Amino acid sequence: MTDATLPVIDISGLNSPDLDTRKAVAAEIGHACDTYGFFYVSGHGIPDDDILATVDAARSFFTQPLEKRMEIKAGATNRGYTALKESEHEDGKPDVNEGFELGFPVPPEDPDFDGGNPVRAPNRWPDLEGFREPVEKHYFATFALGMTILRGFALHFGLPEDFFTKTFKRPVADMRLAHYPPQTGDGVEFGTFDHTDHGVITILWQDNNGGLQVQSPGGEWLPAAPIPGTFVVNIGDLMSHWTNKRFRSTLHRVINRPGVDRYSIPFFFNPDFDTHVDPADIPGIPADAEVLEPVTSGPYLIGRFSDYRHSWKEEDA
Ligand SMILES: O=C(O)CCC(=O)C(=O)O
Ligand SMILES: [Fe+2]
Repeated sequence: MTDATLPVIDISGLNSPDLDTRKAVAAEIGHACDTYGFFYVSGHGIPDDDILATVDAARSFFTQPLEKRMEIKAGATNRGYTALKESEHEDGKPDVNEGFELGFPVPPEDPDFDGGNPVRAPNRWPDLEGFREPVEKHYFATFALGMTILRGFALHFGLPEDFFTKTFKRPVADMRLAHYPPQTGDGVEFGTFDHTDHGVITILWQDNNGGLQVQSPGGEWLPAAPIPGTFVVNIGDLMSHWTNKRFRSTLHRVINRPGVDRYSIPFFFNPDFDTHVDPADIPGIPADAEVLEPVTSGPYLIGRFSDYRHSWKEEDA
């Protein structure tokens, strides 16, 4: 696998009224997920100008003084500002990036939030003119793109087209504006250390600076170079589980480059909190394969966040 071979899939056909056209795109997506766990999408219909307006909003947020950013510091919810080196991985290395995160809108009187559910909380917006509108617009545009891709997954497995999307009524779907400052240390600085994503899919917009690397099946780190007009989509652990490991959840990382401020916008697309994720529901498992146990989406994700995020470990956060 090289970045040249990570497929670029034009997904516009998934919106065709013709079932065969939709199935043809679904087959390409299925092949990419079986083989790489990563693919680029083109033909998504999200205008460049809207994306650039979101990146401008991100830049205006991150260039504020730290104390302004900290006014909306995220606690034990993925809402608001996450500071540099907030995440730490197994070998103790921090991630050198900062972020602003928002989720599917939840009103303050939502019973889940009242009940203390940490992944269902109201968004926290900065007091910054011109910020919310483009960011929220990008959130819903990317959300719609995710739903389209999930229809493709369902078609690939011969399931009703709404098999996955029907579990996205009050989803745990978080978008992050990420800022990677220029590398400062002598050695390699990880913007995001080697990891797999936790959820169903991640849809990533990245700027032109590069830095994202994907591990090949042979263990080599290969660049997933920016391609104008595309998003990078990758399979997370929950989707890999749901498909009884037929879809690959692939290791990836970001290496900060000297002298460069990098911006990216990952969208972590996960279903409703109580979604029953049962591999036995998805046809096509070979008769001799062991079928994995079902899991419940929300508790599974919370377990994964708590593994490495400092703020999720602070009792009073
Ligand atoms: O910023 C990127 O390019 C990727 C970030 C990433 O992999 C993540 O946040 O899970
Ligand atoms: Fe990731």
